[in-house]
Amino acid sequence: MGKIGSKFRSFIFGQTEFRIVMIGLDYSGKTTLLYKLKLGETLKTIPTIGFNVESINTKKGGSLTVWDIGGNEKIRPLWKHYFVNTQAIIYVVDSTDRERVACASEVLKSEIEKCELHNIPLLILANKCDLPEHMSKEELTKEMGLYGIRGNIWYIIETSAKEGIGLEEALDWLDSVIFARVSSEN
Ligand SMILES: Nc1nc2c(ncn2[C@@H]2O[C@H](COP(=O)(O)OP(=O)(O)OP(=O)(O)O)[C@@H](O)[C@H]2O)c(=O)[nH]1
Ligand SMILES: [Mg+2]
Repeated sequence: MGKIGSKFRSFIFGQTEFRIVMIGLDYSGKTTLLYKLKLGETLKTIPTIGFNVESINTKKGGSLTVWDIGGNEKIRPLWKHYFVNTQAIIYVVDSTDRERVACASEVLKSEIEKCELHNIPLLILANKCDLPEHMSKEELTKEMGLYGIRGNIWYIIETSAKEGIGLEEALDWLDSVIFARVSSEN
């Protein structure tokens, strides 16, 4: 959507800038995803201590301010400070990490409970799907017990931050879900 479309949406819905928080275990690929979305490039990353933040325009005229928060166990207790006024959460999972799939599930569910995130749309990215040993989204859904999540609108997409697979679908989903909520509130 071009400038006119964007202005039209802004006129109709008011807000067109949205806050998104991206969390997930360390090494799942959050920072790689952020910069692939922002720059279209695969950057070499180091573990994030703190956060990175970038503004990303969607095709439909929204502007998503995406906060990528470090996933190391020691800094996970800080995630809760970033959830204020968040319109959606992206939860990134390393779909090749079978050893930590239960941990990824537990961390997600406990964050939803502790921080009362039941109302917030949740996009799960089964990342690293370019690697042959990756779990499919169906397998990950089962292994993580995602059908047990109550309250949140959630959706899962297989992505590769490295190859850029699934990223357009991810932005489209966020755009549609957020605008649908904003328009229903107006
Ligand atoms: N093959 C492949 N490797 C990936 C992909 N996404 C990320 N990686 C690699 O996974 C490693 C971790 O990526 P990061 O983006 O730093 O992970 P992170 O989730 O930001 O980690 P923390 O900042 O510690 O929470 C890096 O070596 C990336 O190059 C992907 O889609 N495919
Ligand atoms: Mg990082």
